[in-house]
Amino acid sequence: MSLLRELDRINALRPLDDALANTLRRLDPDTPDSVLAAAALASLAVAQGHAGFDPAQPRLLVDAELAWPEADSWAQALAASRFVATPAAEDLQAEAAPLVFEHGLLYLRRYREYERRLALRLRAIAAAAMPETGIDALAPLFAQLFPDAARGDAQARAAALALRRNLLLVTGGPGTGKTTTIARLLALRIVQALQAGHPPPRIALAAPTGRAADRMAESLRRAVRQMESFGIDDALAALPGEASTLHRLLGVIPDAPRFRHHAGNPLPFDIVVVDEASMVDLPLMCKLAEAVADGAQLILLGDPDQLPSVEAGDVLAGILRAAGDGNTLRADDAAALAPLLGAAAVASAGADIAPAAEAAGPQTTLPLFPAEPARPALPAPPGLHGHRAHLTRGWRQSDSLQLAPLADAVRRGDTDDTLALLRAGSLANIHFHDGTDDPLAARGFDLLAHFRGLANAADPATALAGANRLRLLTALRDGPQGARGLNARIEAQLSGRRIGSPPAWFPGRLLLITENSYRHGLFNGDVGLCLFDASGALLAWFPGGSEGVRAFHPAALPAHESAFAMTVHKAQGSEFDEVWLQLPRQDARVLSRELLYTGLTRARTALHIAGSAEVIAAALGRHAGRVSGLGWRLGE
Ligand SMILES: Nc1ncnc2c1ncn2[C@@H]1O[C@H](COP(=O)(O)OP(=O)(O)OP(=O)(O)O)[C@@H](O)[C@H]1O
Repeated sequence: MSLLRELDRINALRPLDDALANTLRRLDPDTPDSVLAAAALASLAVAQGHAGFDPAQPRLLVDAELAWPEADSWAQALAASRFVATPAAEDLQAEAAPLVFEHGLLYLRRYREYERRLALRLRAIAAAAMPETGIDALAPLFAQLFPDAARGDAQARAAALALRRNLLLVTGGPGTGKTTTIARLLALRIVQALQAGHPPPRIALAAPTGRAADRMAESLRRAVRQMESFGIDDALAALPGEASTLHRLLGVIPDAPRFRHHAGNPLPFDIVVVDEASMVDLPLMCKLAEAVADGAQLILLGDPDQLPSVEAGDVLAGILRAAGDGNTLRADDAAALAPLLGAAAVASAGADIAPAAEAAGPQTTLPLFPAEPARPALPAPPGLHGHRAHLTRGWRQSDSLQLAPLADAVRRGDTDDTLALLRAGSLANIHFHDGTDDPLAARGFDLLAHFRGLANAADPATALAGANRLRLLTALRDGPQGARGLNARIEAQLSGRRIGSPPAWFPGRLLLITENSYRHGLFNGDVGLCLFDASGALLAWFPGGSEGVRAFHPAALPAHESAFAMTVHKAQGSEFDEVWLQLPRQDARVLSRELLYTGLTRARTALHIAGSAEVIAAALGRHAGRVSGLGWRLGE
């Protein structure tokens, strides 16, 4: 049986994937079956979050014992097909073919182009020169902001690098001070401009979701308050008080795939800071990078251990592969930043990292002293080395929740450590419900009472604040431990209606918006709740607006579902005081260490993990990694 038929037989393909293969067959009935199957798989790959399909690892996509072609002959058949372009260089636009085969990956042409354009733009942003002057003059303020700079403080290194690197990656787990560091480095850049007699740089703060943007702005305002005694009021006044979603920043044009801002109409900002970069997919990151004005600085913040974006890409992981571990400085940066970082600059200047290519330069002139052996030109630093600072020290007050040791064991995929920590029960406010598969029947924990309480809140703002106090997170969408089934059961219990009847409107119903609606100002991932208004009308309330809450008639809402239970994927970018993380009874492919890590790091004050040791072990043994060529394109 042909591979395409076999894939159909096991229902591995979506109708869209099949349609692509069938179109190619119609256009050329002699197209080999292996090429048709690969085309369908390249389409499926995007739906599963990969940038392309790797014929050497087909089981990453379809985990089945099929008659998979041998990788080399499959690659040869692809390269020989008239439907597959094989560009001569990674920078070149591929000729007009529906598929591109490059560096071992088969791409849908559009995704190869996103990847190529993103890499080009990131390299251009990274190469742009920063103002060389004013670093010495910043030393007193820098010492105030980062008293531990000379002792290797990674936050200080991140801030100092922002004065040298036009593309900057600041990474770290929750509470490692990414936002605090951003506030301080932005203050430094503003002071630098003011000291040079320039206007302050125009700064944009953005995040992939509204909730993440709100959290970013909130953390930034707190970090600004901490700087109020430093005598830099002018600079603090120039810091933005709000953050927007990436879509809003780029300017959505209703019903068009293009944004208002792009390379031809760049963003009017000198510095663009993007939080939760791990959630940004390939097309969006490409459009963002292209919309950043020439010479403007792009700063990406993110936690590399979190789940990758739901849509195609794993962009942050690709960029970070090219950026190294973020613990070293390039030699030229170390020299320039020595007035700020002192001894730490020397200590963290990586021996393997050569000065910038422009500083070393190819030797085109005769050596001054011919007797001295000519030294070979130093190679350019690999990829984006020297553009990343990785923060590891946790700064959160952890009296109430002792998350760090568990998050670390999960991040490492260490099953023994993870289970030992969970079973010992000695981490403050972490509770392991071993083998519990029904969160609504858990002993000593009354989820329904919490949800019922929301309906009795004094006003919508109080109810919305209460809603963020506790959330039920699931690994899966479907199945008995999935968000959908649990929502149906919770709705039934709260509304008194039968399970399976259409969702009812009742006070206290939590809602999750599942599409972007610019008309309503409601976006995918926004959470609201139903409550009566003063006149007794049942309305759906969401945060925002001049009053702090906005009301909508339930019948007029964009696509939505109940939000008592939410998948970890949907909860990315949000935090809740208390989290109940419900794992499925049986292992499932979407379970991974990144999913567990993302789920448990949503908790601020208490965490409950429910599931079996076997399922936890299976999840820890799996990576949510994605196939992508971005790291390679950026010179990993
Ligand atoms: N250098 C520091 N000295 C003292 N407190 C700090 C420092 N850095 C961060 N903090 C504190 O640690 C907490 C977390 O910081 P911050 O919000 O900046 O972390 P984050 O990495 O942005 O977190 P998240 O992952 O939630 O976005 C805050 O209360 C902040 O005030």
